[in-house]
Amino acid sequence: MRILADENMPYVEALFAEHAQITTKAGRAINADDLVDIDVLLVRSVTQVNRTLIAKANKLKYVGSATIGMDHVDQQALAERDIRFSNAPGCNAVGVGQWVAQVLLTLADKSDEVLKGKKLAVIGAGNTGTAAAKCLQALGCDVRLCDPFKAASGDPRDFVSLDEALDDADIVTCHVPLTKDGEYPTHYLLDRQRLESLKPNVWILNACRGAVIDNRALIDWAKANPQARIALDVWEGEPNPMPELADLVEIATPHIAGYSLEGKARGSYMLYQWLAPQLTWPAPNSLASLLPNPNQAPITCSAAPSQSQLLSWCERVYDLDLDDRLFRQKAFETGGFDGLRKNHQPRREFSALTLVPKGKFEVNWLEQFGFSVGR
Ligand SMILES: NC(=O)c1ccc[n+]([C@@H]2O[C@H](COP(=O)([O-])OP(=O)(O)OC[C@H]3O[C@@H](n4cnc5c(N)ncnc54)[C@H](O)[C@@H]3O)[C@@H](O)[C@H]2O)c1
Ligand SMILES: O=C(O)[C@H](O)[C@H](O)COP(=O)(O)O
Repeated sequence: MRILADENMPYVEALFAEHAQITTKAGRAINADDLVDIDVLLVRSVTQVNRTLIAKANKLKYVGSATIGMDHVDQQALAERDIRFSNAPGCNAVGVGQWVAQVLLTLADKSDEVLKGKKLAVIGAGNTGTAAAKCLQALGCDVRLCDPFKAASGDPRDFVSLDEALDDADIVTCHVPLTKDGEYPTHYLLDRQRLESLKPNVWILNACRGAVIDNRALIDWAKANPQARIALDVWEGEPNPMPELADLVEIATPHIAGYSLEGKARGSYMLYQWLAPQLTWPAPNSLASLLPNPNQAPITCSAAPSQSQLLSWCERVYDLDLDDRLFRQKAFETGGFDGLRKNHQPRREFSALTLVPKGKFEVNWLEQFGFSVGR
């Protein structure tokens, strides 16, 4: 049994080495010749899995992507060759939700604003949108969900239309897959016209796929609306984002919103869980056994934290500012964007930090936000 895996997929050795011979390669460089005699291909979002890639794949039976997004995989082409496919739905949703929360706390801190009560439009209420909504509801934001598919499927939550969501939003955060077909395509969902409909001082976040927002239109709109605030993790044309756009963006990161150690480990782990029964491999060890100890000293708190204190706790776990600084230094060098992703700082989820309350105050919201609470 031979596995070819993206070299940026952690824990592949730990999970699969007992059952297969493993070769790894940079995801963008994997080509048709590499797939000769390969039984299982494990990719991340940067490998285009299409007819050209699988043309010489004489033994390929399984393709797994350790990601939520699937826009890089031609599933029809795989099905025609009887090659089974799975992604890792939800694997890095917590990381994305926490990126959104920390971005908003950071923006609010810079301008001394309170997030509580702000109208937050979450576009796409699946795994990552729901994770973001959970964190921001914990902070008292007025969260509105827009997801026509969930609304039609009988999801009991309240939903609004896209126009209603955008109309009076103080903050818009995007969490949809990149799609070009169907009733509600998302390519350029925020186009020139929709951008024009937003409040001039709106905050816009994108942590799904770059082309969900027309980046050229965003540049023009941002110049015309200097009070607006923009934070982007994903960019049209990755790995070559538009430098002009980066200059207009207050927080810029290189497609790492979901890059917590837990999220990456979950992606690989979920692919093992998918393959194991099909290949009669044993159940995997626990996910926790793969992860290093977070080494975060618990924090004792005697009262509910202020917004800025909460941000300082987030920063103990994840240095968002470092990601933004490195992006501005390196993202436009040759290979810079991918290099930032490959060498990304080890980042844990907020649950790595335990809060120990002393005294009587409400702590459930801190748990909902993502921290561990010792009782
Ligand atoms: N930046 C990152 O690191 C990162 C990490 C994970 C996922 N992603 C991206 O985010 C996307 C969303 O991830 P997810 O886990 O939430 O996926 P998901 O499938 O759980 O949820 C996506 C939701 O979007 C909804 N949707 C689709 N079209 C829509 C439209 N036109 N308007 C409103 N809602 C619409 C779907 O009904 C679904 O509920 C992924 O497809 C991936 O592209 C990025
Ligand atoms: O779709 C996803 O899950 C994310 O966009 C994913 O984290 C992207 O990271 P990559 O696979 O490119 O390492």
